[in-house]
Amino acid sequence: MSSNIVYIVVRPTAAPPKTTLHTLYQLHASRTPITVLTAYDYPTARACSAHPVDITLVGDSLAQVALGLPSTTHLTLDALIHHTAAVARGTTSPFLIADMPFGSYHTDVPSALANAVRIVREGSADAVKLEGSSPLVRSVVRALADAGIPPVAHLGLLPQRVAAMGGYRVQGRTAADARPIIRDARLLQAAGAVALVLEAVPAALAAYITASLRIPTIGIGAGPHTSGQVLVWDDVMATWEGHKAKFVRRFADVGAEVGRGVAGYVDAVRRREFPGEKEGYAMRPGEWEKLMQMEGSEGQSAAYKYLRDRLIQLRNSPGGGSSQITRRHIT
Ligand SMILES: Nc1nc(=O)c2c([nH]1)NC[C@@H]1CN(c3ccc(C(=O)N[C@@H](CCC(=O)O)C(=O)O)cc3)CN21
Ligand SMILES: CC(C)C(=O)C(=O)O
Repeated sequence: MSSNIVYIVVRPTAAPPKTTLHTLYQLHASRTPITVLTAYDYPTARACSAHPVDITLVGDSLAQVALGLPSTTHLTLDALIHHTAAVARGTTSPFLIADMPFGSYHTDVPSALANAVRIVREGSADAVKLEGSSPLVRSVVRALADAGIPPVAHLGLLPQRVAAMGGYRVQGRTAADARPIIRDARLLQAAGAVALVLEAVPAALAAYITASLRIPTIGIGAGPHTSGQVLVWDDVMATWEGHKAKFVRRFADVGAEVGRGVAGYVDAVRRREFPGEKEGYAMRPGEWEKLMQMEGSEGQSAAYKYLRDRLIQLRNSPGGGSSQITRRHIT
């Protein structure tokens, strides 16, 4: 008698645990690059969770890449919350950060705090991100930290200030331009920022700031020496057909694949090749004949004429071979 009993231990494939600020600080401490990708809706959030990124960011690039608005300054708080809630429903493990839209933290601290509370309560974000380092922004950062809403800061190229900056321009290329960025980074950390996004700054400056801070830095166009990297979903997937910044790398060509899908569908419908037999429903056996009897000679002859015409048409069309109307239906 054989005693070769093989035990197979089936472990449920455990979902990765929820990424918290603590997890992010552990990654930072071990110098493991923090991966950040933007998402704007349920399916992109699911994709970010399936091969989990560390952080999913509902960036205000939402305005341009998902809503067709001319710049991030056109995004409303309601739209940001609407999309953040959809992203949250598709998010499992990633830490979820949402951008505070232009105007939602620019008037006074109490209204900024109230707006951030809405993003957390209605949008289910874990943290909020805000651009710049004016005294007001630093006061908002302090108030958010006090309220227990982790504030993520953002320096360098500030898209919400595109008009004031005279376009999307690399920042901190001269010593004189770099110093205020370094100073602001320290002030934001002191105010309670939990992380800092550095956008479109020289790699050396980003490396220096990263080394000067305790909190992790997340770079976009800031070289390889930041604590992590972020890119916009539509840039990574090549679904954004607008301007491609120098820092963008396309990791997939989803745009071309989507084009193939639409063209293939339209073509198949026009050729009557779609739907095929397997993509539809047949009547139960004998029911067609019964129906024709019930319909009587008048209905039958009208139906006969219609179906005969269709059959001829289908025979003459390229996709006619998979038609669901057969000679059975007209005899
Ligand atoms: N698709 C997309 N990707 C983004 O990264 C992005 C958005 N949209 N919308 C919101 C902001 C705007 N961002 C931008 C937009 C343009 C440049 C840009 O054109 N940069 C120039 C710099 C040229 C220079 O000063 O030398 C470049 O060519 O890289 C950079 C960041 C980043 N965000
Ligand atoms: C580019 C990232 C950092 C961003 O702020 C956005 O997506 O709006």
